[in-house]
Formats: sequence, structure tokens, C-alpha cells
Amino acid sequence: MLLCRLSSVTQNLARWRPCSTRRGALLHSAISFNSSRCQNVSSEGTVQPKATQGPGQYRDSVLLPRTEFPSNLSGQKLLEREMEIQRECGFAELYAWQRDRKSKKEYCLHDGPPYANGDPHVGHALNKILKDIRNRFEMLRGRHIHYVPGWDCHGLPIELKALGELGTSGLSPLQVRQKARVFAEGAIARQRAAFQRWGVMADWDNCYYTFDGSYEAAQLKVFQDMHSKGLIYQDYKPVFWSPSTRTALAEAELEYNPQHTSKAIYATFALSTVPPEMADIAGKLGSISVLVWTTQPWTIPANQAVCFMPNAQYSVVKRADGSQLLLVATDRVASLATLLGTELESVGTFTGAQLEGGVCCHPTIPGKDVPLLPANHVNMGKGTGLVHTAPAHGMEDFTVARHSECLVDEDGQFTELAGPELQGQRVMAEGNDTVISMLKAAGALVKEEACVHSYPYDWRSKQPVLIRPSKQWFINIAGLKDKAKEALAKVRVIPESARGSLLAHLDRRPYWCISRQRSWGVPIPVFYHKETGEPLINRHTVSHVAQLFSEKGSDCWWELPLGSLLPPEVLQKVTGDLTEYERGEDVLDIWFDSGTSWAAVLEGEAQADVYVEGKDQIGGWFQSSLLTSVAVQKKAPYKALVIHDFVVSEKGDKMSKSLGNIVDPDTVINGGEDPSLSPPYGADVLRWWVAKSNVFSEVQIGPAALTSARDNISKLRATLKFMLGNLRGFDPRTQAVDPKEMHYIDQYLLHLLRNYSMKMTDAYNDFDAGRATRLLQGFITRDLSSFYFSIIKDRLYCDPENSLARRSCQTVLAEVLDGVTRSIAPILPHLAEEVYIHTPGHEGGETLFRSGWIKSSPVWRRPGLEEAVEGACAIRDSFLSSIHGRSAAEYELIIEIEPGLLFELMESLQEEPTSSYSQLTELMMSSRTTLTNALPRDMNADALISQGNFLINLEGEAGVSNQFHGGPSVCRFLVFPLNWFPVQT
Ligand SMILES: Nc1ncnc2c1ncn2[C@@H]1O[C@H](COP(=O)(O)OP(=O)(O)OP(=O)(O)O)[C@@H](O)[C@H]1O
Repeated sequence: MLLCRLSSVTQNLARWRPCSTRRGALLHSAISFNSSRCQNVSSEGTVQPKATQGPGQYRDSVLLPRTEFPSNLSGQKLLEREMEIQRECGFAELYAWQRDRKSKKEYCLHDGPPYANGDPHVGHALNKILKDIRNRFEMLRGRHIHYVPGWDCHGLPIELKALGELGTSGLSPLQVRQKARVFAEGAIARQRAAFQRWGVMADWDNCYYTFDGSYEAAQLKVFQDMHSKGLIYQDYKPVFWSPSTRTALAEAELEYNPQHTSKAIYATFALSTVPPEMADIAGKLGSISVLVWTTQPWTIPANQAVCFMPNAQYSVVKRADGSQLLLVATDRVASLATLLGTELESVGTFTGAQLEGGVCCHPTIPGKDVPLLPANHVNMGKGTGLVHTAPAHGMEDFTVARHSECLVDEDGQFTELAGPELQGQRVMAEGNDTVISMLKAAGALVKEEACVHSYPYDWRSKQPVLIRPSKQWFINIAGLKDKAKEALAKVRVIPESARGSLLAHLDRRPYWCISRQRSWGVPIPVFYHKETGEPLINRHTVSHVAQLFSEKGSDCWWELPLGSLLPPEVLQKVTGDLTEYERGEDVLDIWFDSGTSWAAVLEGEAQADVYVEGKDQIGGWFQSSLLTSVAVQKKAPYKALVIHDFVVSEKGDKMSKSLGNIVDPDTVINGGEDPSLSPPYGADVLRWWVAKSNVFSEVQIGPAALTSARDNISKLRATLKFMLGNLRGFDPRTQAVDPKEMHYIDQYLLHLLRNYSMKMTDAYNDFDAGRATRLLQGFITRDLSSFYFSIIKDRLYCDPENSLARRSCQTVLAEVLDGVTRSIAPILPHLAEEVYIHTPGHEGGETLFRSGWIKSSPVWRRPGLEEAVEGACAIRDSFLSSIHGRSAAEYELIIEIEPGLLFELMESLQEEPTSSYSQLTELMMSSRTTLTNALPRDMNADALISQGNFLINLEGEAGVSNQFHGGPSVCRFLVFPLNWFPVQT
């Protein structure tokens, strides 16, 4: 295989003949100029000759780089330039342009609608820019992008913000809605302007809004479909309820606070009817009490049962002082003994099934019987293994006993039904304490302790929620779960580790409560019989309402008389008076609004290539979209999910509009009040920060990250400027050199460029913009600045303008400039277009984004050449380090390689034994290089400056060794001062 590569190298060698004669002559006189060859490009991207005879001495004889492209832009100039580029390069029209062009393939990234409740923060910037990077990449590759940005416009938080101090008092639903709409429109306008400024490509005049009539109509069609399949139904059952906002909440609207502290209690329920198997013990030792544990003592008055696990083991235990006989799970005895500070002697053991038939007395409600019931949700990991069951306040409890009399009102206070002692007390505050006192008074309180545990809070009010029963509309998730899991199995999840959380969220929800008792939302299209409360809803009513919404918007639900809201088919059938009916007052959960966006926004098959959102959507939009789509179209609405982590505040909390702990992207871009503390960075720095961040773990933003992003871009600018400067006067359309005619080093660079392009494409494909930035930096630092640019300057500056050697190099520079610019364009669109404006070889008025992705050619691939150059580079690096930073041009170099493959490869870079202008000399940067496989005998060893020995492994790595090792690729170099002529050639 290596021989094959070698033959391709030597074949090319035969075709190429060095043509530089002038360079050889110039080389010795321009030593100080050459001394810059081993340095990187200066930050300005230019090289100034260090002529000892005075400045300008060589300026006329050398072709120095020149370009109008500014090396650095900062402050107001930078901001103006970005805005100018957005205008001149048609950022606003790009989306429409690409939709109109011919393209076979579409790429659909469906935008999750941000909430229209405030100004955007850098978390949103991260989300929107990540999406834009992908869209721009796909667009450059020729795909039609379908990306319609949207906004989530309804919901309580907007309603509350819009009403402010006013509250709802005295306002009609239409007045509330009017205020909420104005508020949402303001937030949308500000968010849209910000997204445009970040350079996000979209048709900003055609976005989707969940408060648009047409959107609402599409949503009602999904509602109708699910209702007709029996997946949406009305019921009276426990739901999460937020007393602070007086509404039902869905799982997706909860935030779990892991530091919530509850007053947990252990309480006894005395057995009034002892299970038959236990009668003996009770007869001999006295009355037995069932011990329960709860973190919510306020639910004790609503207790209806105590549950046991049928196949677990239970023990009757006696306290050391003989005061009590307690029934607990056998597994829990030891830890309970420690907790209660007493020995617990087992006096009898039973299976759970043997507890059946037992009945207890309610500890605070005299005369109330509490049966012992079997259940599967009993947790043996904590508590007593016997579960206090209050069906009104627990979803699992409700499945055991569907009793749902509610003792707690919408404000979270005990009602009259709870009895005079408790009535009017807040269950999460003084009501809880009163219940504990009542238990104490009844002799039923065994222990009280503080318990820190995870507890659900209202995502907006940040107050704890409770579970209470109410009449609501639900989606039957149990009926969808299996299909949803099947659909999810076909979805690519990035990162794959998030799949478990997606599945866990599906499992966690038995049902989804979709009705809200507010005004700012899409009305649930149901009419009720005033007397019986019977709902009137069918295919005709919902379609008719949907039609009205699409024509007039959903305000018409409140504006139109019932006779207009009901369709003719139904009106004809309504027996009796229409006034017997009333319209429903509930609106749909906003997660149902946004969860049906696939139906309102996606075209054709209504399945997007990808959804890209933050990890909060694992339990939110990703779920609601999946469930509604699976219900209606039996598939997920996305082929892939990309789930990024959060930008967090300095304290490590999620940055959030509602928490107000945000960094404003506007300040990042335009600068803050004190420019010395927060200078204007421009949009590309913000975008680079996003790309560079590891978005799959928590991300922070601060001066260090932004300064580093700015410095990265400055370095990139310098590299681009160097290339632009050296392309002055070069027209690739007429002056480009065929790769086969090029210098080997140039061919090698094309080979590297091809590898780079392919890796960049893969990185973007994998949604790994961070990898793309690292590849770019590696390429410009290692392959360009430190290597290629450092060796080509002689050719560029000293060879005749139109020489093959110089044109060969310029051809490569043009390709590299083009490749690098296109490769960074998805991340830095402003910079990419700016470079394109200065790049020679295309018509004025053309823009980079309208001219495609990197065009690398398969003929650039030269693995054999890679071996030769890398072998030579290993020698060069060692030579350069041996001269301790002095100019390589002050030295002559002898390279001795024993006959074999490595020698043949080196020969391909230098035909003559000794040369001042060979490609090997160019690479070594020495003034002259001799390649030999046997050192001359008459060598003047006194002049030797340094030497080194190598063992080069052509299969891969080049290792340097001080010892002369045996093996196939042994080589040695010797360094002599300039003008040392011992070698007879
Ligand atoms: N701090 C953050 N870091 C990263 N992404 C975020 C952050 N906050 C929100 N997002 C993402 O931005 C997108 C739009 O968010 P949306 O406006 O709905 O957020 P939100 O949670 O309602 O806003 P906020 O948290 O600011 O009140 C979603 O994909 C969401 O995951």
C-alpha cells in the first residue's frame, strides 16, 4: 500500500519542475526577511520585512500582502459593519430566496415557540442560534429550509403580567384578553427584533402565533380528532392545583423543588375490626394500631383508607414500654425502632393479604370507618409500609378508592365540610398545624419531624401546589402511552442519554389535565346544559367553532350569541330553548396550544426533521407534541430531537425571564452603560460563544467567555486577512493552477483542506458546532499559521508575480479561504459575508450564502504525499527547535536517511542532492538542504552546530530519539552555518 502511494508521488514529481530562479538569488540577501518565516502570521495578517538597511528597502522588490479587509473591528464600527452586512447581503430576504430556488430536498426544523412574556435572554440566544447554525448549514448545502418561527402567546403568566396590579376584578373576559394580547404583541415585537439582530434566518413577516385564528382552528381540529377517539374526556378527579394562581396545572407546568420542607408525621389508626388472622394476638395482648407516615398531615381529614401491599410481610410489634401494639411492614421495623427510639418486639407476622377485612377508626373524625385495602403503589423504601390514602389529594390514592369529596377550596383553604375547627384555614400553613394538634389531642400522633424532599411548585408563581379534585377536561395518556413509546423509539435523540428522561416523563403522567379556569387562551369548544351540566360537544360543534375561529379569532367565543356559535345541524336538534345552554368558560392548557403546532405549521407529512429545545421541554413541548401527534397521526411529529442544557446564572440557576436573573443579549451585542465593563461585542461574538459552548451541559456566560470569543474571532480575522492580502490581483477563474501542476506542499494543503472540509461537514451534521469551532481553530493555528503560511511567504513575496510557484500557492490560498469562510459561515454569517465581499473571483453582488457549501474535490486527496510531508515536518520541527528560535535561513542542513522508503519520499521533495530552492528546502526553511543516504567523508565536522537522530514510523507517528535506532526509517540531520560548502555535489 505504501509503495502505491510512493509511486503516485514520484509520478507527479516527473511532471513538476521548479521554476523559481529569482527566489534563489533573493534568498541570501533577504536573510532578515526570511527570519520571519518560522513565526506565525502577525495579528494584522501581514508581514513586515526586517531589512537592516532601512524600511522600504525591499518593499518594491517583494509582493507584500495588501487588502482592504480590516484586521480588527470594534466598538461602533463593528456594530455598524454588521448592520451594513445584514442589509447589503440580504439577510432579510435570504429565507424567501432559498424557498424559491430549485431544490429537491427539504430540511424542516420546527421552531418551539418561546413564551411571549418578556424580553429574551442569552438562553434564548443559545437556542435560536443553535437552530440557525443548523439551518444555515443545510441551506448552504442546497436544501430548502422550512423554518417558521413562532410564539406561544396565551396563558396565565401573560394574563397576570398584563393585568398587573389591576387583577381581574371588574374586567370581562374580553377586556382581560385585550390587555393580554397587547402585552404579548409587545413582547413578540421585542423578541423578534432581537432574533433578527442575532442574524437568525427566517421570514420574519410570516411567523406563527398561537393566538392567530388559523392556528387556533388547526388546534381545535386536533382537539376534535382526539375527542372523537375518546382520548379527551371530562371527569372529576384529583389534579395539580395552584392555590396561588387558582387554576389546575399540568405536569409540564410544575417545577420540583428538591429543598421543600414538610412537617412529616407518624400517626396511628386504631383497628376497630381486627383482621381475622390477627384476632388471637389482639385478644391476648390488647388493641392494635396501624402506623402510617405522611408528609402532608392536612390530608388526614380526607383519609378514606389505609393501603397495604398484598404480597409484602407485616408484623405486629410491641413497644419496649408495652404502651402500644403497632402494625407495620416487617421490612420497616428496624428503621422505625431507631426513629422512635424504642425497641420494637415482633409478636406476630402476617402476609399483606391476611390484613384484608381489617377496619380502623379515623383518628380525627369520630365514628368514621377506615378500611384496610390492598394496593400496588405502597412504597417499602420509606414510611411504615402502610399508606394513608386520601383519594381527593393523590392520583394513585384515587385509583384505589374513587371517593373524591373535596375538603379544600380553590384558594387552598379547608371548606365547611372539614368541620368548624379547620374551616377557612390554609391547608399548607395553619391548617396543617391544626390537624397535627388534633392528632396529638386524639393520642394518635407518634412522631413529628421536618422532612426535606422534592415537591411540586407552580412554574410561574413559584409557590407550592397541592392535589385536589375538580371537574376538568383530560387527555387519557394511559391510552396513548404505548403508541407514544413506539413512536419515540424511532426518533433519534441527541444526546441519547436524554431518552430515559423522555420515557420517564411519559410514565409519570396517568392523565393530562387540559382545562384552565382563565380567559387568555383558546376556549374549550363545549356548551353545557345549564341545569344538568351535561356537555354538548360533537364533530359538528367543534368544526363550526374552528371555522369561526379561523375567520374571526377566538374572541368570537365571547362576542357571538349562542345561536351563531352552534352549527345549523345542532341548532335544529336542540329541543327546547337555546337559553338552556351556556358556553363553557374554560380555556385550553397552553401546552396543548403549543403541542399542536405540528398540525398548524408543518406541511405535507407533518413531521419535522428535528426539534431543538432546552431540557425543560423533555417534560413539556416534546411530550405534548408527541402525544397529540401520536393520537392523530400515529407517529411522532419529529424525526430527531436535540436537547440542550441551560444557560445558568452566576448562582447556577436556570436563566429565566420569570426569575429575572438574566444576561441581556442586547447588552452583549451593543455594550452596556459602561463600555469598559461591557463593551459591544456584536452578534458574531454571541454566536461564536454559542457554538463554542458545550451545550449538552450547563453553560455560563461572562466577560471571560466573551473576551475569549472575541479573541478567537480576531485570530481568525488575521488568518483570513493574510489570505485575502496575498490573493490581491489573483483571479482563480483564469489563473488557477491545476492541482497536478502544483508544488507538493500546496497539494498537501489541498489534501488537508479536503480532510478539514469533510470533518466540518460531519461536525455540523452531528449538531456539534463546538467540534466545528475546534476543528477550525486547529486548522488555522496548526496547519495554516504555524505550518503553511510560515513556509510560503518567500514564494508569495519573492517569486515573479505570475510564476507557476506563486500561482500554485495562490490557487491553494483561494481554495483555503473559500473553504474556511464557508465552513464558518453557519456560525459567523456576518464575518463570512464580509470576507466574501473582499474575495476575488466572483461577481459583485453575489453573496456567500447564495453560493453554496465548501466545494472540495476528491482529487485533492493525497495520502502518499501526507506521509512524505509529515516525515519531513518531523525533521524540520526538530531542526527548528535545535536552533533555539534563530532564523532557519542562517543555516544549511544535511539530512541523511538510509536507503529505503523514507528516503524515496524525501527525494520526491528534492530531486538534486543539494538545493536552495527545492520544496524540501522550502519546508525546512533553511538556506540550503542536502539530502543524502551517506554523509561525505571530508565533512568539516568543526563547523557542525547541532545534530539530531530520528526514528520515523511511516505508518503513523514520527518519534524523535537521541539514540540512533535500527529500523526501516532511520534518519539524521546536521546543521551548519550559512555558506558552508563542504559537500561536493
Ligand atoms: N436558561 C436557558 N438556557 C437555555 N435555553 C433556555 C433557557 N431558558 C429557556 N430556554 C429555551 O428557550 C426556548 C424558548 O423558551 P421559552 O421562552 O418557552 O422559555 P421559558 O422557559 O418560558 O422562558 P423563561 O424561562 O425565560 O421564563 C426553549 O427551548 C427553552 O428550553
